[in-house]
Amino acid sequence: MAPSDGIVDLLVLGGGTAGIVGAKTAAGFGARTVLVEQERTGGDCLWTGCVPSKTLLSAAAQARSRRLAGGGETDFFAVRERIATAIQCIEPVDTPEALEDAGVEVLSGHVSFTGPGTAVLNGQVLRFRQALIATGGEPSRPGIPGLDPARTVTSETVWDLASLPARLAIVGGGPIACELGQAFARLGADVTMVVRSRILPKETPEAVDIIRASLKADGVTILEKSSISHATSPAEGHRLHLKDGTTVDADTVLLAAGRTPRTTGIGLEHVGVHLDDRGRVLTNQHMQTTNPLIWAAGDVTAHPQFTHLAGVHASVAASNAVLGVRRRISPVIPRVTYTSPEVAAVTSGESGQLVTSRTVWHSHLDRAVTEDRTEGFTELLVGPGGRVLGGTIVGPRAGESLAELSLAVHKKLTTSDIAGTTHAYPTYSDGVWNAAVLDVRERLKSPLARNAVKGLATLRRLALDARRISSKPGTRPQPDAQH
Ligand SMILES: Cc1cc2nc3c(=O)[nH]c(=O)nc-3n(C[C@H](O)[C@H](O)[C@H](O)COP(=O)(O)OP(=O)(O)OC[C@H]3O[C@@H](n4cnc5c(N)ncnc54)[C@H](O)[C@@H]3O)c2cc1C
Ligand SMILES: NC(=O)c1ccc[n+]([C@@H]2O[C@H](COP(=O)([O-])OP(=O)(O)OC[C@H]3O[C@@H](n4cnc5c(N)ncnc54)[C@H](O)[C@@H]3O)[C@@H](O)[C@H]2O)c1
Repeated sequence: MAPSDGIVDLLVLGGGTAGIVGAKTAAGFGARTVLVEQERTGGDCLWTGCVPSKTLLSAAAQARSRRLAGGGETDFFAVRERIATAIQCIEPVDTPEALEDAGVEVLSGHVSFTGPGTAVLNGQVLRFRQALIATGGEPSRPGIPGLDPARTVTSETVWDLASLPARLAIVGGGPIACELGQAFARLGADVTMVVRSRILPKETPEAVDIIRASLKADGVTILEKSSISHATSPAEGHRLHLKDGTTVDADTVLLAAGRTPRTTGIGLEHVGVHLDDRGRVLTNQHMQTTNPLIWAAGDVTAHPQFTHLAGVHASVAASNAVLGVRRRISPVIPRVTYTSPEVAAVTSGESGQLVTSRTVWHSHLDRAVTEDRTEGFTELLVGPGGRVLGGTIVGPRAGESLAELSLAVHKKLTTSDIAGTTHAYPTYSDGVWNAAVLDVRERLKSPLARNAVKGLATLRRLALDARRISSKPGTRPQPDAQH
């Protein structure tokens, strides 16, 4: 059925994670849902983001182990093949066919709003009751005079490199720069990162110190608090001129300096959808834009740019749109940067409630000791009454240990809840357990808790003494009824 035959309940702009989850949610509720994708469904995460980058990191870790064991260099073509295989394996859940199976109509082309309740696609008018903007973002291109953009790569095009660059310069120091920088260095490239701020500006200084040391150990040169004034192009490659007068020579320059939301050319001005001062679609806690019949989710909004948030926020938006309910997005946000070691953190938006933090260094974590990976730590942020407000974990597979912490924050659990849960030994999750036990122990040192414990012990002693005195000499002690 052509979509212009009737009014669509929910028109979804974009077929990345946010669009796919939003469309499937709406169709699952029985809404007539049309998703329009201009390129290929699956979006950034599948094609150029999470999936290729995590596969690259895994291949690079193996390449490093092989090299350390005296094995040969890694074939870059084989790495590319491995990335393609991972994408192929995951792609089927994101295809137009999978969406159609879930009850979503999928159309191809660039869609834009033309007025309230109308949009245009390939010259055809689409009429809709409500819409979900899920158009994502694209790599920002910092204006560097003299740098030919056609000769640089971004997170969208780095996957097309035919061979491993001998010298790779990366502009930026966020998760993309750190993950790709470490991966390329481990594969054998000579990597230099030029970063305006410090690396990973959202992470704690203690976490960043560990990642910086790890990147350096892999041979990455990190130039922090550095600005590029201009670039020149020698016969081969690029020369970046820094404001301090030094230069960086590279065969390939990777631009990883943040992402820009895709909001131009989609007719937002015709539907009253407003942007913030950084060009991101403004939403409220229900993922509703400034037009109450238009919703938004994913990288096009002002929320942190993660696949899990894109999906969860799109689900909230679609439920609210189709069912007329008022679901709110959760303030609890987990994130993981997949460097080696990983940096995993969860925040609750309640930092004002912070009472203390408890840190267990992994030099005291038995699993880390047995694996000779003691560089990390587990830090719990603790609020009143031992409430777990968030935390940071740095270590191998820190992202897996983060799940427990995310649940604790989401469910408003206390350190006593975690301390009272038996954890298998020896695991990296012991770090979370030990930090919680540390907090409980410290809180037991308060005068009130100390007096209560002292009182209980005294009562117990008195009870035992009374029993001893009343029992006849020579009789065997009776087992305590309570045990
Ligand atoms: C290198 C890299 C690694 C990453 N790693 C991780 C990670 O490990 N974990 C994590 O959580 N996040 C990661 N991210 C972030 C994650 O990829 C994004 O947050 C997520 O993909 C955003 O999804 P989205 O649906 O909002 O946007 P997108 O995936 O960008 O999808 C938007 C879609 O809309 C389409 N579109 C745009 N305009 C129109 C239009 N007018 N008409 C029709 N279609 C349109 C686009 O073609 C695109 O397919 C990574 C990102 C990068 C770049
Ligand atoms: N593991 C993950 O979940 C993961 C991995 C990759 C990307 N992402 C998402 O993608 C988003 C974009 O990542 P990103 O790394 O591009 O951006 P970012 O916005 O997180 O970091 C940008 C970095 O580039 C630096 N920078 C900006 N302009 C610069 C310039 N002109 N010269 C030198 N340095 C400059 C900044 O100081 C900062 O360090 C992230 O915010 C993240 O949400 C997530």
